[in-house]
Amino acid sequence: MLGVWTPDQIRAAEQQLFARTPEPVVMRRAAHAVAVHTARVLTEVTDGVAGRRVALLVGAGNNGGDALWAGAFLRRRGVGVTAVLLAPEKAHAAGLAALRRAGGRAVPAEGASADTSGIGAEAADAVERADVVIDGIVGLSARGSLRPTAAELVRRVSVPVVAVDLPSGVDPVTGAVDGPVVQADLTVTFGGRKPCHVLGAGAVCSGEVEVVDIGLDDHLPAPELRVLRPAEIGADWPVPGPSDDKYSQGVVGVAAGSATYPGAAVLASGAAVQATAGMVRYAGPAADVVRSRWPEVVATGSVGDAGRVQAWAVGPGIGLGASGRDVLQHVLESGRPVCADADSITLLANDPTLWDARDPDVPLVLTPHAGEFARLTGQELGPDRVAAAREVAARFDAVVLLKGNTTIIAAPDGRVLVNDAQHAWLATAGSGDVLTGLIGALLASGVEPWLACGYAAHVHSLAADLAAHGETDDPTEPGAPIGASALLEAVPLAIRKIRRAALA
Ligand SMILES: NC(=O)C1=CN([C@@H]2O[C@H](COP(=O)(O)OP(=O)(O)OC[C@H]3O[C@@H](n4cnc5c(N)ncnc54)[C@H](OP(=O)(O)O)[C@@H]3O)[C@@H](O)[C@H]2O)[C@@H](O)CC1
Ligand SMILES: [K+]
Repeated sequence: MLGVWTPDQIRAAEQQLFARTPEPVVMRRAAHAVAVHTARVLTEVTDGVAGRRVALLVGAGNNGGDALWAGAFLRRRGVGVTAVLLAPEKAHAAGLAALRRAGGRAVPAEGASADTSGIGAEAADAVERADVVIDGIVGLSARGSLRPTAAELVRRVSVPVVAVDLPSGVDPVTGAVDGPVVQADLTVTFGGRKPCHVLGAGAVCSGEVEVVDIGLDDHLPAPELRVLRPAEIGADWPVPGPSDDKYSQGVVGVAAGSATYPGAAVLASGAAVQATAGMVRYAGPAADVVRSRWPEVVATGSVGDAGRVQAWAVGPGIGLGASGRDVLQHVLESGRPVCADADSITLLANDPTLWDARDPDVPLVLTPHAGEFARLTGQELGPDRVAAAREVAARFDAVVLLKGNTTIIAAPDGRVLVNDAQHAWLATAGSGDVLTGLIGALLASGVEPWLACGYAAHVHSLAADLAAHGETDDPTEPGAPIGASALLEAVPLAIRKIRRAALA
């Protein structure tokens, strides 16, 4: 798993590091890495390094200092470097001196200009003529959106950007963007990923993220968030072994859909069929439709007749009436792990006595979208989705998978996984039903619930990407919109892909 640490955790670790290694040494290590990666980008863009031009956007703090030191290193490799200083009187003194010693130039951002923007002519010229721009406007101490001069400079950038630590304009803790922002091609960050690299708009604005070792590792606590790597999901995805039979791999029960709306039943059952090789039982009024689409599913009319299962996936399309309530109560009383989605969540919100049906020692997964989250908690979801998911997971003693392009998965003990889809192809009717089936199948296979949600979320978003790109299988090519059936069909492709990654 990749770790993600908050700015406060990074700062605390940094103080411990500075007790052993002086700050300028650490800073030069960080800046040198920025220079090395910028040289790589320069080569990709212009086929060379010497004689190329780099503009540094330099703010008031150490983030700007990193950019200035990086400029000094690049200058030594023959790059023409101009620093545009947003706060000349506060610019990092040692970094600025190093840049000047190396033959770099520094100009104020503001000054006499040809237009009314307030950007000086030299600054405008440096940004417009650069081959690559380094963003050192603001880093870990960023507060609020970019100020007007910084925003105007950023607006003028039309070449690849290397962001120092994080793209300026994103909230370091939530990844939220509320105004102008740097769209980086590459972000070079130090010691570990920060939340803004993996959450929301920040994840998109960060571009590729390169983590540089500056000696913080020994001082870092347990990460605030974690991101699963495809290879580790692939290595742990349940597949049948030589001694397995259909029962030993886990039987999942699906309680979803209605006679009038059988789609949710077909999609959730189908996802369970595609996810693992065990048995799928369907219980509900759409049994005939499910059977005709998925003959391998053992379908019965009610949860009472379903037979033994190792886990339940319940909720999509069961309705908010008495029959839906009875289904949910039966499943919660079964003593088996449950993935409760869609109508189940609203039923729990409407009738809190349903919580009493649950054995507190048996895992429960809740998979709300923002609207269901608001119903469940009585509060609108704010920008800090991680804190919200963590709080609700603790409150209901359940694993909470909060849906979105960035999916947050919080365990009751405070652990949080993040899955960033990096696309929006999943914004289609029925895609949630597919996710429910995947999670149910993994729970039945015995995968730990928090990980089951992380595995399912990853395969779900990967399957959507593969389906949208069809035979090209290339995310840089334009994709085409998909429906949930195409998503379902791509689930085996996604599983094969992560299992291949595990072999590499
Ligand atoms: N952690 C580590 O191990 C290491 C960290 N290192 C580096 O240090 C960086 C953190 O540096 P930092 O703490 O000096 O603050 P930083 O982010 O540069 O901000 C400075 C000032 O900007 C301003 N400002 C605030 N918001 C703003 C906005 N929206 N738009 C415009 N301006 C805004 C505000 O100043 P104000 O103008 O309010 O006085 C604020 O004080 C870190 O990201 C990394 O690059 C490395 O060198 C090596 C090791
Ligand atoms: K930055």
